[in-house]
Order: sequence, then structure tokens, then C-alpha cells
Amino acid sequence: MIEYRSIRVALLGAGSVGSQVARLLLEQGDELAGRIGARLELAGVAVRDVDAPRDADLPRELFTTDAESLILGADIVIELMGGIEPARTLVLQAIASGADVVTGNKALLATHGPELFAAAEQVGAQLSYEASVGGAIPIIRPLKDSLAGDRIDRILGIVNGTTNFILDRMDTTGASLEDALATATELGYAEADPTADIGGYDAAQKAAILSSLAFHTEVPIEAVHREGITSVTAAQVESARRAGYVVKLLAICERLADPDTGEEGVSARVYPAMVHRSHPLAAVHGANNAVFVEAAAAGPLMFYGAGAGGVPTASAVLGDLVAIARRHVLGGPGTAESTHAELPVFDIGRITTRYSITIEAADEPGVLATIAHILADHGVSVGELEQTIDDTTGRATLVIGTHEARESALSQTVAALAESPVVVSVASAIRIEGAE
Ligand SMILES: NC(=O)C1=CN([C@@H]2O[C@H](COP(=O)(O)OP(=O)(O)OC[C@H]3O[C@@H](n4cnc5c(N)ncnc54)[C@H](OP(=O)(O)O)[C@@H]3O)[C@@H](O)[C@H]2O)C=CC1
Ligand SMILES: N[C@@H](CC=O)C(=O)O
Repeated sequence: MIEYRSIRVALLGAGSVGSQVARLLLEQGDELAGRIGARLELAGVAVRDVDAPRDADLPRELFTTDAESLILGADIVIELMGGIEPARTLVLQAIASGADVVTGNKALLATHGPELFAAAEQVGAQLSYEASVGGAIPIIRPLKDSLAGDRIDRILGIVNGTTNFILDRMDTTGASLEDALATATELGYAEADPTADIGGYDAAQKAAILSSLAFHTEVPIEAVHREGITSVTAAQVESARRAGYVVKLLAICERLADPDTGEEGVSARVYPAMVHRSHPLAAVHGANNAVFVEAAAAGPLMFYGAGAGGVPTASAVLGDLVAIARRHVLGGPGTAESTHAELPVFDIGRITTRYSITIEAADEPGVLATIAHILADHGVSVGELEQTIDDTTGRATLVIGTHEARESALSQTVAALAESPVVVSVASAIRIEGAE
């Protein structure tokens, strides 16, 4: 039997992901030691409550509530507590004490990434975060390393497993958002506060991380346009379904030219949109994620797989852990973050999108002409208006087909329609993304 040296690993958090990381580390200890050339010794696991039930059967003596003491003496610290504090302070303490860090905490990276990366760079520590986007899907390292020599123009993806699970359930079983969210939470997909998922915050944090990596610039979380799925109704999902579309929460990160000045910049945005059923993103079911990357030389690339869940995400965490541990054995520099370019981040109002608007109006003479007039004022042609009349309610449903306009124009059109006395409600205004 080979006597390996030990690398001390401190784990902060043993929830959905952390408990599976600990289990796999203990179960696969010998195999990982062979791959690394050193034994990963789980020094301890910091939690809030050492007696709380866990998803995995782990030795009780590993648990502590004293994260600060656990960090001291650790070679590698894995942060899987989530949230900003105390995670930020603990990660900084770990770096200052000479440890490398692995984290899956996108909220932390999207808000304090520059501070954490600078602290790590100053002391030559590694800060790895593959699990922060796409769960099990390798997407961080491909963007950071494999595609570092290419020019990425666009990323279009589904990056939140919980909302994809919910929208998929609403589409395929007619379940309510609340019921589907309860199931996603039971399955360990949702954040500790699921508002982060359904409000689009989690996807926006991931968009900030992806666009910063892809465009080698700092895209702060405040610059990411965010809309969640809380306003998506069963009726909207159903009408999209009847029209051959499915509603998905999308993250779009793209390099573009300012429509007014031609200046190059980037846009990062998250919103629910209709995707045609023939588009590959429509076939992303359950808590799976998919990320399309369009790179100038590589062409289109697609990354697909489990986007959430304790076991799949543990795979990404362990991948980072093994990569760092190998460096402890073999020496040599780790991978670095890009030196940042200064690209402006465009406001959503400058983006051009395709969208569909559904209006409910009283079926009165002249309604169509009034609405057509409002639309014409906002540059939407009358020819794009379709009308159906419900015989029982007497209401007219008017659907503006696929129309392309600047986001600023879209919000003005919707506001003008909503204010018109002939309009009962703007039942739905939803973007359409992805070619059919
Ligand atoms: N769940 C998923 O599918 C994915 C999650 N992630 C990210 O991974 C991280 C962990 O997620 P997840 O496992 O779902 O989170 P959980 O909420 O399930 O687990 C959090 C763990 O951290 C511990 N913890 C929280 N706050 C403290 C504190 N102040 N002091 C000590 N321990 C603390 C909790 O302790 P206790 O158990 O005692 O309460 C718990 O064990 C998050 O950043 C999340 O965004 C990334 C990809 C996928
Ligand atoms: N809550 C997140 C977990 C993974 O990042 C999600 O649902 O995607």
C-alpha cells in the first residue's frame, strides 16, 4: 500500500451540495489519492447546527460550528455555505492563512468577485468556482482556459435549474408555480431563499460571472438586467404552448455595437422568453441547464447537463478540488483570471429583441383601429396584428405577432396600450429568443 502525504481539506457547509462532497470525499478517498498522488484528508465540516439531519451519513465527530478554527491549518477550504456573510469573511481568512479555495457560491462571486480574486492573486492562492454556474456542467474552465484565445460573441443559456424545473412542470403537467417550486426545493435544487431562483437573482449572478469570463471585462451584478418568472402565468405558458413555443428563463450575454454610436460593449440580461419548440433549448427539461457559446474561431458550442442538485454539483466541486490538490503535489502555477479590458455594459433599453404582445380588449366597433393607431405610433405595423373574439365573454384577444424593436420602444408600447381606455389588459408581453 502506498503511503501518501495528506492534504487537509476544510469543508464549510453540509447542505444539499456540501453533504455530497463530504460523502464522495470519504467514499472515494483511495481512488482520489491514486489520481492526485496525495490523500485528501477531510479535516472537518463547519455547519450551523451539528445535530441537523443530513442528506448523507457522515461521522458526527467531523462536524463543528467553529468555521474560523477549522480553516486554520487547512490546505484547501471548500466554501458551500452560500450567501454573502460569513462566507466572504471566511474565504478571505482562508486565503490570508495560505489556503486555496473552492466555492460554488455565485452570489458571493457576482458581488465580491474582484475583491476575492485580488486577495487570492496577491498571495498566489487558487480560487476555483466551477460549481457556481451550471451545476455539474463544465463551463467555467472552458471559458476561462480552453476558449481564452478565442473571441466569444454570445452566450445564450438556461442557467437556473429550479426555474427550468418549474416552467417545465407548468408546461408539461399544468402544475402551479408554487407546487413546482415546493418539489424543486425538496429535491435540493433551490437556493436557501428560493426568491433567488424565481426572482431571477441566481441566474443574473451566473450571467455576471459568465459575461465577465467570456468578455474578459468586469460585469457587475448591478449591470445585469434581471426579470424572474414570478409574473409568468399558467395562461401564458398555455398560450405559448398552443403557438408552438415554450417559456424559458434565459440568460443572454453578448458583445455588441452600440446602436447609436457603434462603440463596442456588452449586454447581460435575464428574462423569461418564448423559445420555439424546434429550438434545442426547448428540449432542456427538469433541472437541466444548457449553455450555447458562440465563439469566432470555434463556432457554436453547446454545454448541457444537470444544472442543480447536490450530487451532480458535488462533481464540479470535486473536480476543482482534485485540480488544486494536483498542483500541491506537482507544484507550478495555477490558472489565473484574465487581465480585464474596460468594455461598457449596455443598458437593456439599447437592446433589440423580438417579442409578442397579447392584449385583451372589449369587442367594440373601432377597437382594432384604435389599437392599430397606438401600435403605428410606436412603429409596429398593423399587418402584424391578429385578432380572435371570444363568443362567450365578448372580449377580443389581439396578438401582435413577432415584432422586432428596441427594448425601450417595447416598454413604451406596452405602457401606451395599458393606458388606452379600449384595452382591458395587456395579458402578456413576452420576448421571443432563438431561431426557429
Ligand atoms: N443546491 C444546488 O443545486 C447548488 C448550489 N450551489 C451553491 O452551493 C452553495 C451551497 O448550496 P446548498 O448546499 O444548496 O446550500 P444549503 O442551504 O443546502 O446548505 C448550506 C450549508 O451551509 C451551512 N451554513 C449556512 N450558514 C452558515 C453559517 N453562518 N455558519 C456555518 N454554517 C453555515 C448550513 O448549515 P446547517 O446545515 O447546520 O444549517 C448548511 O449545511 C450555495 O452557494 C449555492 O448557491 C451551486 C450549484 C448548485
Ligand atoms: N438554485 C440553483 C442551484 C444551482 O446553481 C439552480 O436552481 O440552478
